[in-house]
This record gives sequence, structure tokens and C-alpha cells, in this order.
Amino acid sequence: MSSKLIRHSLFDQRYCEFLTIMDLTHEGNILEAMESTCNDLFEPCEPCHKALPELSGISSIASMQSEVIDGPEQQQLRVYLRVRPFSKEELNSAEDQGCIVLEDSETAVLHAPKGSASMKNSEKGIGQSMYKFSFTQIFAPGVGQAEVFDGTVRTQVQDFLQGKNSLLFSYGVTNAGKTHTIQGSAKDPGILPRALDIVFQHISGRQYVVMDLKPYLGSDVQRLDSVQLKIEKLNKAALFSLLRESDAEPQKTGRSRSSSSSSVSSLSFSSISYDQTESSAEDMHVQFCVWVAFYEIYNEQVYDLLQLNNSSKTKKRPSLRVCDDSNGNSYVRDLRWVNIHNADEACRVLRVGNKNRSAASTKMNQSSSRSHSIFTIKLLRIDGNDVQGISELSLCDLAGSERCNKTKTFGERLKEAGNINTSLLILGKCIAALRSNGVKSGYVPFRESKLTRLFQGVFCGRGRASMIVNINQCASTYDETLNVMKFSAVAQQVVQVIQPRSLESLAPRLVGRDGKPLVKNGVIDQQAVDNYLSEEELLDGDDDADMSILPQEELLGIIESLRTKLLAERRKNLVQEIQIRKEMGDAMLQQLMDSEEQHSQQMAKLKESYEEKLENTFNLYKDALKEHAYQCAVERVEEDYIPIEEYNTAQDREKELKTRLSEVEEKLRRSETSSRVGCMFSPLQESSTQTMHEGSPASDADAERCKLMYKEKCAVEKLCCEKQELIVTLESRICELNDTLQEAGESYMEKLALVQTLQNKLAYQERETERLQCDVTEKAAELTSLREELAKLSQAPVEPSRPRRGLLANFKESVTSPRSATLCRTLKRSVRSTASLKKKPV
Ligand SMILES: Nc1ncnc2c1ncn2[C@@H]1O[C@H](COP(=O)(O)OP(=O)(O)OP(=O)(O)O)[C@@H](O)[C@H]1O
Repeated sequence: MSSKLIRHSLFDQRYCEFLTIMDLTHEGNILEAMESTCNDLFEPCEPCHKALPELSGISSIASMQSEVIDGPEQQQLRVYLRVRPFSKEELNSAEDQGCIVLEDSETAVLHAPKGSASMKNSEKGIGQSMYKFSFTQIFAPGVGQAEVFDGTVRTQVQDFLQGKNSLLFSYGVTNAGKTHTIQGSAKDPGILPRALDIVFQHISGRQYVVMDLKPYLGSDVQRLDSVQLKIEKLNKAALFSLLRESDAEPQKTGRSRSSSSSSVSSLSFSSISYDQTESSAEDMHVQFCVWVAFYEIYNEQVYDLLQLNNSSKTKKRPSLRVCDDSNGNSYVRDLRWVNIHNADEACRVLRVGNKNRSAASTKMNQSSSRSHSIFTIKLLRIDGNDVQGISELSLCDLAGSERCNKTKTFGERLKEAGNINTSLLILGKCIAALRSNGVKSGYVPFRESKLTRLFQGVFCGRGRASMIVNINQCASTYDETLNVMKFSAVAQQVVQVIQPRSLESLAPRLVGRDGKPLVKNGVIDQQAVDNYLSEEELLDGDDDADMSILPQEELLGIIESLRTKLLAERRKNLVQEIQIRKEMGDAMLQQLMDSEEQHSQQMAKLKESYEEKLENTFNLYKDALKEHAYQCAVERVEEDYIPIEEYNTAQDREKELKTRLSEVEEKLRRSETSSRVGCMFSPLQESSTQTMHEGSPASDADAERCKLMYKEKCAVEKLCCEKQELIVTLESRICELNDTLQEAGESYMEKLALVQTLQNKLAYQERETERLQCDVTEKAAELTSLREELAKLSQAPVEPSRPRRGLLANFKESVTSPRSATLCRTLKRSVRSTASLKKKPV
């Protein structure tokens, strides 16, 4: 990332922090917070003038973008600087300390004077004592109004005459020359009278003098009928007559504006002469109609400066609402639009407005403007019966920003300062958001203040905007001036994307008296016109008429008839409301009953399914247990099984062997006895044995028998051993079998215990189900009582004294009544118990 980009993002980050602090800070502290944060804002750009290449880098990108011919036009917000000359008093009080130095027509350098907060901070090593700023153009103190006009809004006025929208702000601290720049003086008129003069010169000879086409809502046009036309003319005459009254008693009005304002009262444009703005040949048959409005935003309330009863000191001024039309254009509802035919009439409208404008003294400026005042001119292009287009030029004189502690502001003035700062803060936020969004779309807090909401369209590409920053060179206001300059540096980076508008899109909607369109797809809707004409006699013309000019008796009559209408309307509404309530109550009851029915059905099903499941599981366990016991038994039987024949044979053989064994033993005993006798006579025995061997056949046979017997004895002994082993094996098997049998018994006992638990659970479920059934019965009883109550309610007579709180409130009440709350609680409880029933493991 290049160092430039890093520095730029640092700047962005610092600015976001600055806005956050501004958000958190209110009332008088706003500007102090702004000041301290602003000091840091430029800190990374050391030395300060190094900030400029970055800004100019951005501007070059923006200017490159503005060269795109097709599609939307992109242009950097034009920010001009006008420096006011010192007054005599300021020179006498040593305000000239060379704080502002203009390097060239685009660059201004600010040097912090001694004693200023900036200087103190720079001495502490925080912030700078010198700042450099660039502007689209700078107007030095000696530059006159004409030059300022030519260098700033002249092109915008020409655009306005071509059907485009334009907006100009004058921004700056109190007493910096904002009003002077916008309105000027009799000898030296400001931007507004000059713009009006150009407009009237341009349309001279092509004016549409009938006042029957009037701006309507945001960007539509209304065709006035004869009654409305008459009222319009009366209103205009009444407005100008106000001025005559005040001219007759100039000393009586205590709230006159500043020197510039009072001089506006004798404003004349005769001294101004301009080249006629070029008109194309096809424009020559087009007629123009000019309407103006003058209003102010004071303490976040919109007030019409052209209201006839504004001069009354006792009455509270009615504030107006800001609304959006179907195209999303914001407009001031019920704002008075005055049709003017020449610059002189425009001047008179301005004077009436100035008379009404809120002005209050502060320490800094004897009649400082405490509100944002907006003068709007609407130009209608009329071709025959058709309105081809409508364009708007607004000049906004912003209230001066100021620090509460410095200006010694209290009470109402402190509130004013807070509101002024808030709306300027939102303007700053919008500008910062537009700057950071660039050409991309993103959130811009236009709707957070009336001022920004009204001009959202222009900032969003429905026109061109520019800003004149006014400053004075006084050392005492250096810190505020520095903040203004920093704000303007941000504003200058905003790139406006101006949408190209086709002639069709420029054409406004033409509406009749009732606000319904008169022209559909370029063809006059004859039916709508007929309706409009036939209604003319029926309507009493009180829709748009200004009631205040009617006689008192008439007004009282109107009020009385309106009161009767209102009462009838209220009665009708009440009956309707009761009917709707009853219908809704019935519907609700039906719904409740249905849901109750559904609920009980669901419960029954649930109970059945649980019972079934438990039964199945129990049976499964039982079967499994039986199967297991059977399997164990079969296995044991298989292991221990010996065929019966084999067993019998073995038994027989054992018996036979035992018999033979006893015989052999007997024989052995006998032979032993004989051998003992033979030992006593051994030589004899040996010889006899020898003899037996050699010759005697009887003794041979005995010997043979003995041998045989001996062999048999050995075999029997062997067999006995084998049998002994078999017995041991069988005994161990019997032990094993006993163990297995014991295990099977234990397992059987366990299963038996499990079955017992399951049976307990089943019993519990059954009890729960019974309880739920009781609940259901209870609810049914409640429902019946509810139904009865509702029936009683619907039969009960209407109480006239009952406050009308709207259908929603009554509906809420019926929903939140204690009885329905109990029902809700019961329902919730059943739902909870169902849920918990579901959650419980099987
Ligand atoms: N360029 C100028 N040349 C001569 N005098 C000027 C110039 N600008 C302003 N003044 C004078 O300075 C004084 C203050 O100007 P102005 O009332 O226009 O200030 P402001 O910014 O509108 O103040 P506020 O915000 O309080 O309304 C007026 O007397 C005005 O005539």
C-alpha cells in the first residue's frame, strides 16, 4: 500500500472517530469535541500542507470521472470560500492578526493567533499552528457580489433555467457574512436577487400569467379551479398588504433582521444587468411560471415564513411536516407557494419572510440568524395545455455555528445552539458518508435531520449542489473558523453523481383539485377532468383555502359544521369498531375452540402412542428374557448330553469290571498267602517253580493264570484311574453348571427388576394422562364461561364515555384480560407438559 493511501485511510479513520465523538457529545460540548478531534484529524499530515497533494489527488480523480460523457455525470462538490472584510470595530479591537493568508485563488493558509486554543495546543505539541486548505475558488475580502455570483451559482442558475435542480448552501460561523452573500444589501444585492433577476430576464415576454398551475407535493403540478385561483390571488394580496402595514409602522416591529436584512427591505434589482441567457428557437413558444416559497428550520421544526398569521406575537407558529411523495422526493407539506411575476414581487416576498425569520441577539452578532432559512424557486415550463417540466433552485442560508460558552448562551439560546449544532452535525455526517461512499451506494443518514432529508434528492443525483463557506478574519473566532475550514475540506471530497434526465422524466404529473392525475400517458383524462369540474359546485372550497382570511362568523360556522361532521364520524367509527371487535372476538373464540379440539385430539393420540410403545417395549423385554433363558438352558443341555445307550454300556462295563476286580483281588489275596508260604521255603519254591517251569503242567497253568490275573489287575487299575479322572471332570463340570445356573438366576432377577421399573413408569404415564384430561376438562369449562362473557359483552349497550383508543388497543386489552391470561397460562402449561413428556426418555 502506498504511503498516500495509508495516510488517506488514517484520515478516514480519524474522521470516523471524530464523528463518533460528535455523536456522543451534545449541546455546547459538540464544538469543543469537534475542535479537539479536528486538531487530531490533520495530525498525521505533517507538515500540514502535505495534506493538500492527497486532497488534490482525489480531486484529479474526481475531475477525470467528470469527463465521462455518457451515463450519469460525476462531479466533485463545489466548495467556494468567501472571506469577509474587517469592520471598523474589528480593526479597532485589534482583530487583525494576519490569521488568514490567501496564497492564490484556490489556496488559503490559516495561522493560529496568540491565545487561540489551536496555538496553545500546538505549543503543547498537539496539532498545528498553521493549516493549508484548497477550494474550488476563493473570493478575497475585496471581491464584490457580482463577481461572487458569476464565480459560484451563475452556471447553476443557467442549469435551473434548462430544467435542472440546484442547491446552494452558505456555511460558516456567526457573523461571517452568510446572509450578506445570499441576500446582500440594496446597493449590493446578493446571490438570491441576482438569480431571480436572471430568471425573470430569461422568461421575459414568455411568462404564463394565469396562476392556475401550481407546484404540488414534491415535484407535481396542480391545476387550480376558479375558486382556488381566487383564493390564491387573495392570499397573495394579503401577503403583500402585510408588508405595507409594516412599512407604515417601521418602528413598531422589534424583530427586524440585521443590517443586511433591513437593507433587503429596500432591495431593488434595477442596478443589475446581465446578458440575456440564451434560449433555443424551440424554447421560444414555451411559457414559464415562477413560484417561490420561503421557510426556515428552527429547533428542528419547519416554519413557513410566508404564513399570514406569522406576525402575531401571541400565537404559537404552526410547524409544518416534512413528507415524501410517491417518487421519494421530500417536500414540506402545506408550505405556501407564491406565484410571482417579476423581481419586485420576489423582493417583497423576501421581505415578508425576513420579517418573520427568527432572529435573536447573541454576544457575537446583534441580530444573528438562529435558523436555517431556505428560499426555493420553482420554474414551470408550460407548452400550451401541458406542463413540460419543473425545476427547483434552493438557496439555503445555514444558521451560524457557535460555541455556547463563548457566546454566553443560556436557556432557549442554548437549546437553539444544540439544535443548530445537531442539524449541522448531521449535514457533516451526510457529507462525510457521501465522501467515503464516493460513487458507491451506502448508508447516508439523510433522514436524521429535516435539513438533510429535504435536500437528500439533490445529494442523490437529482441536481447539482454547491457550498459557499463564509469566514471572517478575526483572531477571536479563529478556532471556530478553523473547524469550518476542516469541514469544508471534507465536503470538497464529495463526488456527486448527477443522473441524466430525459424530457419525459422531467415532465411532472399534472393533478386536479383532488390530487388525482389529469393527464394519463400524455392524453388528457377527460373523465378525470369532468369529475373535477362537476365536483366544483359540490365542494365548498375549504380544502386549500386559507381560513384565516375569512370573517369570524363564517369561521365559527365552518368550525361548528366540522365539529358535527367529526362527531358523526366518531360515532360511525365507534359502531364500526364494536362490530369489528365482535367479529374478531368470534373469530378468536372459534380459533381457540379449534385449537383446543386439536390439542385434546393430539393429547389422546399421544397417550395412545405412548401406551402402545410402552406395551411393545415391555413385551419385547419379556420375549428377550424368555429367549435368553431358553438359550442358556439349551446350551447347558447340549454341553452335558450323553446318549443313554453309552451310559448304560458304561454302567454295565463298570459293574463287570468291579466284579472282575473283586475276583482278581480274591485271587491275589490267595496267591499272596501261598507266596508267603513259598518264601519260607524259597529254595524249594525256586526249585518247585523251576520244576513247574520245566516239567509240571499244573504249576505252569497256575503261573499262566497268575500272569493273566496280574495283567488284568493292571488293566483294571488303569480303568479305575480313567474312571476316577472322568468322575473328577464330571464333578468340575457340575460345579461350572452350578455357577452358570446362578448367573442366569441373577440376570433373570435383574430383568425382573427392570420390568418392575417399566411397569412403574407406565403407571406414572397413566396418572399424567389422567391429569391432562382433567386440565382439558377445566379448559373446556373456561371456554364456555368465556363464550358466555363474550355473548354478554356483545349484548351490552355501548358506553359513550369510554375513551376511543383504537381497535388495536381494544384488541390488545381483550387479549391481555386476566381471564385470557389464565387461559394462555393453562395453554402454556399444557404445551410445556407435552414438551416435557416428549423430552422424557422412553
Ligand atoms: N463581503 C462583505 N463585505 C462587506 N460587509 C460584509 C461582507 N460580508 C458580511 N458583511 C457584513 O458583516 C455583517 C455580518 O454579516 P451577516 O449578517 O451576513 O453574517 P452571518 O454569517 O449571516 O451571521 P449569522 O449567522 O449570525 O446570521 C453584516 O453587517 C454584513 O453587512
